Amino acid sequence: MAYLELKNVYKTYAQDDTGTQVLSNINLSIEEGEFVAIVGFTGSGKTTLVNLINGLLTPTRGQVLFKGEPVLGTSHERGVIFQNYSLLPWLTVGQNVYMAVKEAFPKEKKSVLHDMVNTYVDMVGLTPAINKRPKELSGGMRQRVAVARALAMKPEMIIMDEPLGALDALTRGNLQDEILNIWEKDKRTALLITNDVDEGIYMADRIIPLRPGPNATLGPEFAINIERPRDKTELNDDPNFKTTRNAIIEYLMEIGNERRVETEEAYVLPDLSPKNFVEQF
Ligand SMILES: Nc1ncnc2c1ncn2[C@@H]1O[C@H](COP(=O)(O)OP(=O)(O)OP(=O)(O)O)[C@@H](O)[C@H]1O
Repeated sequence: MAYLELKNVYKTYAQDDTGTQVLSNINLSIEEGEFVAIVGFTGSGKTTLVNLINGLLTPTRGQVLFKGEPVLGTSHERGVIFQNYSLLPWLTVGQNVYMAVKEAFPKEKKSVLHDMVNTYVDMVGLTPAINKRPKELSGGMRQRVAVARALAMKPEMIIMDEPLGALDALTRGNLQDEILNIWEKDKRTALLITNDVDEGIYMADRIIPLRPGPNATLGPEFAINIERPRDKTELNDDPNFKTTRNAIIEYLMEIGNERRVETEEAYVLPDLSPKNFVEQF
């Protein structure tokens, strides 16, 4: 039995019969302990897919199963790190993380919860800012709090919706490593949604492209057969990395071009000119 399974999933945001079908015939199967990355174009339906898996949305057709059971709502077992950090503005960094661990572990002693907060805030390098409120932090720092908050709840499955996009290269690299450490050490299952192919190759066991929408569907998967732990600096010289990267980018460019042709065909501008128009050139 797959750990997470999507079977023939369709999603339409329908106000009426003309609603656009965002996702179409999505089939995905992730085994326990796997790290899977989905790469997709902007607006293709990545967040919709995350929300279906998280239980914030229900499919129009098809099934989302977690450990064999239908997903009927959100659960602490599946922790999401969203693209847009949503911190409570009146709470400090420490209090934001504390709220989350208290909710995830209601029976745990206060001192244990405090230790958890300190560990995860330290992990994202924010100990000096632990008493600051979100308005006193940069965007990147807020995103790091959101990462700490999600990981501190120790979800069995970590779902990441482009969580590191707004960060500088150094912070991004450090957090990629921290997420990988936690995934490996605590034997979690992870799904990363990203538009960065290199990030996907560095982190995942498999990369699956999400074809552009409407009617976005998953493309063929690319297995990443590069031994772990992976070294970013050595990766660029790894022939396996180069071949995999080229194959994925080639595929993405191909489907991107297909989309451009479709778009060009779809919009034909009317042949108009204003009344009494005099050509001057
Ligand atoms: N609640 C909603 N109601 C109607 N349409 C929606 C809703 N949410 C998303 N959409 C539409 O669904 C499509 C996919 O949106 P989604 O946010 O899932 O894409 P995405 O790949 O995450 O985008 P981005 O890369 O910009 O974050 C878009 O065309 C969007 O306008």
